[in-house]
Amino acid sequence: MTERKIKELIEIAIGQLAYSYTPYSHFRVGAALLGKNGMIYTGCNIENAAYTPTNCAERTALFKAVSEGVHDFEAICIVGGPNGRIEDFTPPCGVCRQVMMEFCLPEEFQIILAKGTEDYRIFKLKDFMPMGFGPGNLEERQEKNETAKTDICYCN
Ligand SMILES: O=c1ccn([C@H]2C[C@H](O)[C@@H](CO)O2)c(=O)[nH]1
Ligand SMILES: [Zn+2]
Repeated sequence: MTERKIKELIEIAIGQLAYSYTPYSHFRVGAALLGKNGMIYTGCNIENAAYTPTNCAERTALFKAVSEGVHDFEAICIVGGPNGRIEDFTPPCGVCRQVMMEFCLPEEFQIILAKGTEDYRIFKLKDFMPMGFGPGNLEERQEKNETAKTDICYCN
């Protein structure tokens, strides 16, 4: 990805902080998800008085895209901080990592954590989900191709 595209994603994710609905935690998060189709899907976190229905910024963006028929993604940029002041990197929570596993290739999908357009780190989904469980784990193994689906097997 070009540096220009990375900076664009960061700016769009920062723009989402204004829409973040966080009357309970006051921790605002914004996301910008880049589809392989070139489209950018935005997301913010949306909290709820019952707490558990809260949706993270990352899943908001992913679900918006999937609801439009888009299943192939290149990267996501995430920014966040208390009252929208970005003081640190905001890594995706475990639930969002698992949702990413459903649609994104762990070795390819890029997760950009940013504090600003000049301060960011790029990871792969694999970095956040070693030994992750995904759709491939549900596939029956081919009779002639009994390849392990995981890198390391601790079971024997
Ligand atoms: O990566 C993250 C981490 C947290 N949150 C939200 C959930 C909740 O609204 C608030 C505090 O956890 O931040 C996200 O949206 N994304
Ligand atoms: Zn999350």
